[in-house]
Amino acid sequence: MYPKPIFIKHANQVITLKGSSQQPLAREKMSDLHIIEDGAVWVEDGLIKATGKTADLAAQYQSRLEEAEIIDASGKILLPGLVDPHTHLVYAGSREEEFNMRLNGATYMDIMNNGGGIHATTSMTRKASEEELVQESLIRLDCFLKHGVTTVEAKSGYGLDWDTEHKQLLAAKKADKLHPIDVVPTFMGAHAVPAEYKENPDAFIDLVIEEMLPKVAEEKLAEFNDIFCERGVFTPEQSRKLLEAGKKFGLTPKIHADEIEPYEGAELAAEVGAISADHLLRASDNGMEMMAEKGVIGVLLPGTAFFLMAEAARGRRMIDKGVPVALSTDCNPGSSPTCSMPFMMNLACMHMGLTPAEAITAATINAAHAINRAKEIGSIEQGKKADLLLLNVPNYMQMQYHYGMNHTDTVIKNGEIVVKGGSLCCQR
Ligand SMILES: N=CN[C@@H](CCC(=O)O)C(=O)O
Ligand SMILES: [Zn+2]
Repeated sequence: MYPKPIFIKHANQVITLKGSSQQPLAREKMSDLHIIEDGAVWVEDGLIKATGKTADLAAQYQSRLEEAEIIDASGKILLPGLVDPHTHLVYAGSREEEFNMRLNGATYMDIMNNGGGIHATTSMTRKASEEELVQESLIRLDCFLKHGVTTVEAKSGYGLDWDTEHKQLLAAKKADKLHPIDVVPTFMGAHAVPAEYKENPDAFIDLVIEEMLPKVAEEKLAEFNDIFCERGVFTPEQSRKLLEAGKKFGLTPKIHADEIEPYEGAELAAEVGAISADHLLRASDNGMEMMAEKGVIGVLLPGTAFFLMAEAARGRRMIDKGVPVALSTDCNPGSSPTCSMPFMMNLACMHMGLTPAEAITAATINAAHAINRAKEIGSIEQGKKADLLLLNVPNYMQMQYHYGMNHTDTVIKNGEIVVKGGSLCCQR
């Protein structure tokens, strides 16, 4: 049962991004937002039924205006609900002491190689119950929703053994059911080499391939298969083996690539036909060109570089070379403990050279493509899910200009108002 229809009228700008559901936007197409000034949207049965100028839609629906909830969006802008295509949503505990260590000179990899980092979260996540993981995830999802995000991808990877990976994927599934945000699951059994396999990472890759992938597929627990391809974690050869094996189980490859050091991860993403390569702080020009040729989406995580105090990925160069770029928080307890997609968009403009228009494309339709959801979400078009974000700014440039702020006024998810006046108003 859906609530009554919603008529949003007089938005200063409706940022539609229409016509981009077939393939991700690249190069100058990333700047084409297809804006309707003084725009309106009619929402019904969870879907966008019509978009256009306020005067035209008001005339079209004149006989039904009384039955609708009317939102006067004067002075505001309407965007597709934001999409976060790379999160580590489901985990236990937090790691603020590592933040302090890094501020005192330790590096992310030093901490991980000394049993902290991903290993620390793995040990806390192994001890947590499924229900505890669900509850922690729901709190994070509330935070995402308040920042205008209506769909998130969520990876496992803090188990590194089957029981815990399974528990994480089940928790993601439950969180998806209990929360208005849609949660799209990714299996990331190869997120780090567990202490038990420190001397023999190849044997761990074999274990993931032979024992975990078949169960993930059989229980339909994930759509994507991801790996941390990084010097000191998994090699490109091990990554290729795992991603190719996942394809045989119907899992689409994703890859954490070239985050800390150049390691030909971008090249590998193109070779295995990954839907996205993520991070890419140290991706080579050749890797970018190969990604552009194969249409691999570059999922950039500006918060990670910011929080690790590293040089940002070369987003401007990627776009100029034809890589379709998306943005994400990378929400995780170690390298990016945030749920703010708007801040990621600010950082992408300031540290990666994206324009405000490109940042919007990257956080909506291209992000939807990166999780294979562009036919349903990511733009404001007739027939798509009514996932909408009303922002308290008069034009889209001000979203980036007033940086570090949450401009969310109203969020509509599946045709239902879930955030009003910046506060959650949904049941869960
Ligand atoms: N780099 C690998 N994985 C995560 C960080 C995980 C963690 O530190 O807990 C990332 O994408 O940044
Ligand atoms: Zn990640």
